[in-house]
Amino acid sequence: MARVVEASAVARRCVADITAERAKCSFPQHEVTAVLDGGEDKTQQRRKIEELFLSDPEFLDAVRPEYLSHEDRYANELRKACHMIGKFNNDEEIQQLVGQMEGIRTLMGSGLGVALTKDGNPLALHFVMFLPAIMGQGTVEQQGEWMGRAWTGEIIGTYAQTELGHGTFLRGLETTATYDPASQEFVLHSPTITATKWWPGGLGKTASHAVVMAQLYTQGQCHGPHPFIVQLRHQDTHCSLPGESHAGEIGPRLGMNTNDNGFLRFTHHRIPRTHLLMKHSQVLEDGTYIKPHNNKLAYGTMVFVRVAICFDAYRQLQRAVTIATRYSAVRRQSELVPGQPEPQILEYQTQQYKLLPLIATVFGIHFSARSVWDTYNEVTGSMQEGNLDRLPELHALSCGLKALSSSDAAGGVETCRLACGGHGYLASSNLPRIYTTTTAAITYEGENTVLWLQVARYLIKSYREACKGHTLRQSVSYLTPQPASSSASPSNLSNHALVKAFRRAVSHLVAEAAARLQKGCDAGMIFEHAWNSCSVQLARCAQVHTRYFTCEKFLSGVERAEVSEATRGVLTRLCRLYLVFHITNNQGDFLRSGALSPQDMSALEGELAALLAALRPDAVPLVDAFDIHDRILDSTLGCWDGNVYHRMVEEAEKSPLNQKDVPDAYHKYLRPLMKANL
Ligand SMILES: CCCCCCCCCCCCCCCCCCCCCC(=O)SCCNC(=O)CCNC(=O)[C@H](O)C(C)(C)COP(=O)(O)OP(=O)(O)OC[C@H]1O[C@@H](n2cnc3c(N)ncnc32)[C@H](O)[C@@H]1OP(=O)(O)O
Ligand SMILES: Cc1cc2nc3c(=O)[nH]c(=O)nc-3n(C[C@H](O)[C@H](O)[C@H](O)COP(=O)(O)OP(=O)(O)OC[C@H]3O[C@@H](n4cnc5c(N)ncnc54)[C@H](O)[C@@H]3O)c2cc1C
Repeated sequence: MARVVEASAVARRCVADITAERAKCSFPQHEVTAVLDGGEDKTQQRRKIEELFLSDPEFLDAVRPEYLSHEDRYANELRKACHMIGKFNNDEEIQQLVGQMEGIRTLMGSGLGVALTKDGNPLALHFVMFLPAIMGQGTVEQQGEWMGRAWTGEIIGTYAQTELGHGTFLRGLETTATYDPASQEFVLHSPTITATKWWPGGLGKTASHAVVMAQLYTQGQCHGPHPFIVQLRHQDTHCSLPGESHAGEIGPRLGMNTNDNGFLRFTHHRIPRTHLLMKHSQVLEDGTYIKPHNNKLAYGTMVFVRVAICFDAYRQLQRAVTIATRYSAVRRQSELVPGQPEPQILEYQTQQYKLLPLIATVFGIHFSARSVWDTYNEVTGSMQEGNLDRLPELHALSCGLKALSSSDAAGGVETCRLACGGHGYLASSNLPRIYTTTTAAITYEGENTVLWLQVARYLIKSYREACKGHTLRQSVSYLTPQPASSSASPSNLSNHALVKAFRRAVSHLVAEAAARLQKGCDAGMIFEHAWNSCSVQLARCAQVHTRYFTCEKFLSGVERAEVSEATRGVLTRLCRLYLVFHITNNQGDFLRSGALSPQDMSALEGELAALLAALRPDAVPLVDAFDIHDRILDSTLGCWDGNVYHRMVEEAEKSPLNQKDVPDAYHKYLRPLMKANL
């Protein structure tokens, strides 16, 4: 890690401030790093991989991407993404470190991979969706045909589902794939302008192939959206296939501008029958349709990606809160006590309130994403054996955690930007780019409100089952109708008691929403209208339920961690802060359900202040324990050595506008104006 510090009084002061923070550390940092990495051996492995990639000059950028044209930015990131694969394919040491096949995907999606390609990796969709779609939706023969070529990069794919007219409502897709038994081909067609595929990452110029979701028609009947493998570009020339399909890029976005998100239209484009991914449903040569065991199996790729997004949200928030916390230790502003030296802004309780809960959130997402990932593997494992029983639970869990982690992370990154004052608005802080990347996850892979409503659907269904006396799945087993009972006594505000209070609050909210829904139906509304009229409340149930889930996973994760008492101490304080922060921020849910009393709330608010003070000395040591390399942070404000101001000035000097004292634009535009009256 670069720890070179320019010797000036200001630099010395900044370094002294951040060094003093490190001296306050109350726990062995390597233990926290290992908890997050999944073991000390994994930490060593990650560092070695980072070293191998970061020491490679090919990954250096000649200039900041913001100064490049749209096309040059794309080319620069594509260059690095391809070099990453080339390096992986040709280096046995790297392959051993990251693992042969899955490794390249993990590498691309890791903190390192995301940092090396700065504003969106043009190959992301290939690894995150195209390959998983073939794995999850293709037969063994289809996997044999496509996977090898896709892993090595001989073909590059994307996942083309969303259209101009429909993203959320998958059943509303307009692209058709009509089976023609005479030629044993499917004919792909975009019947209207709104049927144009729109948004898929890498579709613009990078992908040679796509998994296209289209309405399957055979023997005159529509069977809903199904996945098809479609070649888009010529294998040798990369030219679009003339006449039948037309792809391009959709133009600049808020962020992720080097992902070449694209559009695609089909004009009676023919593909072989065997290009329908047929693991779950098949079309036979004569056009007979064989149904899947569950018609939502075609949505399986999205379930995987929703889980993957939770890990990405975790990493993005980690980066942002590291930047803002280190900066807050170096930045001095105003006076706490008149006449006394300006304090580090981290001394202000309000600043601690911005940052410390976000540090806790990193751990909250970490423990719950691990848990959902385990559930994903268990459920998909039992699905291989034909058992689909837990699919609805997995769907609800992955929707809930994707929505919660992406909104927590995007909101958290924005809080970090604000916590850095004006300087957080500078591109060189890296906070703007982290924000625009993170906020996209609120929309893609299922817009969050829509996902909350899917969770609510599961909750209400489960609650109704519970009312009939049926046993529920583990993640919702607490949803039994409960009589309003007396609140927990102030002496019982242990962590477990607070988690229990969450359970009671959610049960109460769900019971209320279910009753309101029923009332609407009883008053003569059709179910769907009654549902819509309660949907604000329903989304709220889903949010509080998912928060409860993260609290529970955080607490059990800390209790189970194999660490020293000092480390368990700091993690327990963080977990406590997470619980108290979310309860005090949502008091109404707990008060009206009787889960907690106004006196409890007062006690918890007092405790919140004490927790901020107790965690304040460990703020910088905790973000240091995230162990993020300076190159991965890529921030003038967050660098390890704290030498913020010199770095900012150095970066500003590099602006192309500063390469000439008087820019050409002055002579062209400003001078004629300024001299007009002379
Ligand atoms: C160790 C860690 C390792 C980790 C690995 C490492 C990997 C590397 C990591 C990489 C880092 C990442 C970085 C990212 C980079 C950028 C990527 C950008 C990608 C962006 C791609 C996209 O953006 S791509 C398009 C996504 N576009 C949607 O996301 C549409 C949403 N829209 C719907 O998804 C449906 O439209 C919607 C609403 C369900 C209604 O669907 P619908 O109308 O058909 O259904 P209904 O509402 O009628 O019914 C509902 C009934 O369906 C059941 N159900 C519904 N879905 C189900 C399902 N999936 N599975 C099972 N069951 C399901 C449900 O449980 C109900 O069941 P029930 O009836 O029993 O209650
Ligand atoms: C950066 C980025 C990358 C993407 N990459 C891909 C990709 O690789 N492949 C791909 O296929 N797609 C991709 N997408 C598309 C993405 O999946 C969709 O934009 C997303 O699913 C939301 O759908 P929509 O745009 O139709 O939003 P809309 O559904 O039109 O949402 C607009 C508003 O309507 C509300 N709304 C809609 N339906 C309901 C409902 N039933 N109940 C309540 N409220 C509702 C939403 O909450 C939202 O507030 C990408 C999008 C982005 C931004």
